[in-house]
Amino acid sequence: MNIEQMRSVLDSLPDPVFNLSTSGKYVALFGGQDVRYYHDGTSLVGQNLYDVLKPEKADYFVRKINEALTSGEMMVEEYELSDKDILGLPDEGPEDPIWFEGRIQALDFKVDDESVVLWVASNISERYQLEKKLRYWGDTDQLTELYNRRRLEQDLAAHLASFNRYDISTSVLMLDLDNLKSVNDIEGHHKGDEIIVALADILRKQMREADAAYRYGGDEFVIVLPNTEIKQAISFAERLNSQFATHAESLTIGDIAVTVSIGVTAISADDDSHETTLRRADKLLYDAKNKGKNKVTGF
Ligand SMILES: Nc1nc2c(ncn2[C@@H]2O[C@H](COP(=O)(O)OP(=O)(O)OP(=O)(O)O)[C@@H](O)[C@H]2O)c(=O)[nH]1
Repeated sequence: MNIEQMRSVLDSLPDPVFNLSTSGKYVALFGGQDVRYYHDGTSLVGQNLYDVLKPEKADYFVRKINEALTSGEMMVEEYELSDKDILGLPDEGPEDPIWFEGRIQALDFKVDDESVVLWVASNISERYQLEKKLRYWGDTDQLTELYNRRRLEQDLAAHLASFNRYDISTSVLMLDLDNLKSVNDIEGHHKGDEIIVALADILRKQMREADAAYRYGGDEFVIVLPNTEIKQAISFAERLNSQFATHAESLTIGDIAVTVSIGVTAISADDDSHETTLRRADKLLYDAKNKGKNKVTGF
């Protein structure tokens, strides 16, 4: 293959292949022919990253170029680029960020006395968005869009570990709707769903930012309150209980009392796993039910 043919091969590459120098200069560009994903970038050649990008983004690229030159290994980096990264465009640009996978490799020659790398930029936005959706639904309950049980187990295990290490109190509330079965039987499943969603909305409204709510099972929920002593957690549970009672009146028809029973506990030094904490919260919830429902029991 002669030089011309080689050049034609390089120009036909679907992903853009940049040569970037240690100071951030666009030394050369090949490929980028897949017009579904890339604009023509030939005007970049000869410019510097700092002529085109906001300083923080340009700093990021120059840092990665230098890391690749120091290590000599191929580096793989995921990064986003959006209007807010481009000089001269407003921070709130109309377009969503584009996600790239950059493969960066030091080259063994210099251009104008500067070391250079090869930077292959592949648009991975579709894969990234799909992964983001999968991560979201992997952790989220479909009906309420609260976190699911899987996420609870993971978070509670982390809270237990930080309790053991830093002695930070974390309280746990287990909630169960009272008499939901009667609502389903009399008013239909759809009405039952509406009540589950209403409780989830109340939890979202009442929680602080650091708190998290989870749908544990059918009509059972868990709330985790980091940095919260049991006394404060019980007051919070009582507030939830009365908020829900007021709200539920408008949701139910006839004489079914849809209320909520709550068991409140805190992670303790005796808990050998997060399951022990959950079992204790469940037992307290059961006590609240036995005492006539619509109650908070804490320990
Ligand atoms: N509509 C609806 N109902 C659900 C859902 N998940 C569970 N349930 C119902 O919730 C009820 C839960 O059972 P229980 O807790 O024993 O019923 P309950 O009437 O609330 O009884 P108490 O808790 O003792 O007051 C069952 O009837 C389930 O069918 C759901 O996603 N939607």
